[in-house]
Amino acid sequence: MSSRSFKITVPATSANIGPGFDVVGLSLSLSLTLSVSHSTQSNHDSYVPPQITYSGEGAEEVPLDPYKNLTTRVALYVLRCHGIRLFPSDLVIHCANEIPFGRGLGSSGAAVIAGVLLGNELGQLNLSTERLLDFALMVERHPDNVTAALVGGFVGSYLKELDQEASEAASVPLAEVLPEYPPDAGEEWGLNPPQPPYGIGHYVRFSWSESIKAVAIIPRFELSTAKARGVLPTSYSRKDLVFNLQRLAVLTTALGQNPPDPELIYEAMKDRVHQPYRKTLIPGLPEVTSTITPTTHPGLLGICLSGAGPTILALATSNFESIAEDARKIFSRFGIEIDWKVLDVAPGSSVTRS
Ligand SMILES: Nc1ncnc2c1ncn2[C@@H]1O[C@H](COP(=O)(O)OP(=O)(O)OP(=O)(O)O)[C@@H](O)[C@H]1O
Ligand SMILES: N[C@@H](CCO)C(=O)O
Repeated sequence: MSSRSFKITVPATSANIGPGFDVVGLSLSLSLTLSVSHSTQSNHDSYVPPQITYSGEGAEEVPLDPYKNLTTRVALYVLRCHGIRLFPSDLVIHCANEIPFGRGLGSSGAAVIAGVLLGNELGQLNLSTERLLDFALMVERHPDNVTAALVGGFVGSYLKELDQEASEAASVPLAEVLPEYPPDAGEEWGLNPPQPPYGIGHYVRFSWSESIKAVAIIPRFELSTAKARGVLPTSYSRKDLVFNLQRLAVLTTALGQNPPDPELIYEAMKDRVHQPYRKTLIPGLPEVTSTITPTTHPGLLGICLSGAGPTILALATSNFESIAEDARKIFSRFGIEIDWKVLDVAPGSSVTRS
């Protein structure tokens, strides 16, 4: 029996980097890897349903049913949008995951990008990077994590304003984009999934100084992005918006300069749009970000919440251990245990065929 196999690798990401809420993302050197094989024969009488196995982060909680698992549901959505209703026969997927769930390191963004790439590869669809991003943005509606996970590096993105028809298509409830259950035997399944409008997301990659590493200080509890978005206000003062815009404009260039300037970057990584509201969900957050500074910890450039949290991201050129261990001491006063890792900026997603 003939078969195909390939491997998909998607990096972790940190979104926001302080003032860039829903705008900037950084790919990091932890990854989600899918090792995939399937039969190339399409004899429906001997159809063997998909089998998923998992190892690493999230292995105990992730659903292995392909109609419930986020990655395979996204893949099936991409396939159905191209007239392919079933996974290929004998599909076997092993996921090896280094990205902790619900910690602000882009685990869901990575799962969505892995799903889009899986659908593209299984259907041999040859979708462009821009089109892959359209599909990802139908599922994860803020572009910062998914764009950085797909293309890699330090990336800024925006969503295009869509005309009325396109914005209706893009605002279809996720349950319709990604139904959870397979059709009953013999039943046709929703023949018209909502197609993503073209060109939803646009991005640019900024320079990144190679001397900068990311210290991820990871509290041992999960915080779902939905909950962390739920505490944010729906409107902001002009003063707070200008505060963030001024800093973001400086930050996107400052992190590419050599040598990076800690005085410029520390202030440019402050935020008034999401962090002040999320401190209620992350005890110790303001204490860590205000106590660890370039003066107390030479080598530190800036410190912020990673994505929706609870991970703290410290950008630094040296002194990584003392930054992380001092953050540990502060968090422990609030009864929170942490793990920490020193990460590099990673390349974007890749697909390797064997
Ligand atoms: N590899 C994966 N496979 C399947 N589902 C996953 C995978 N990774 C994450 N998920 C799903 O995404 C959820 C976490 O998403 P959530 O958006 O809350 O956090 P996050 O993406 O880790 O953080 P952030 O968006 O702040 O960076 C998990 O609880 C799980 O349901
Ligand atoms: N920009 C998003 C990233 C989390 O996925 C947020 O902070 O809610």
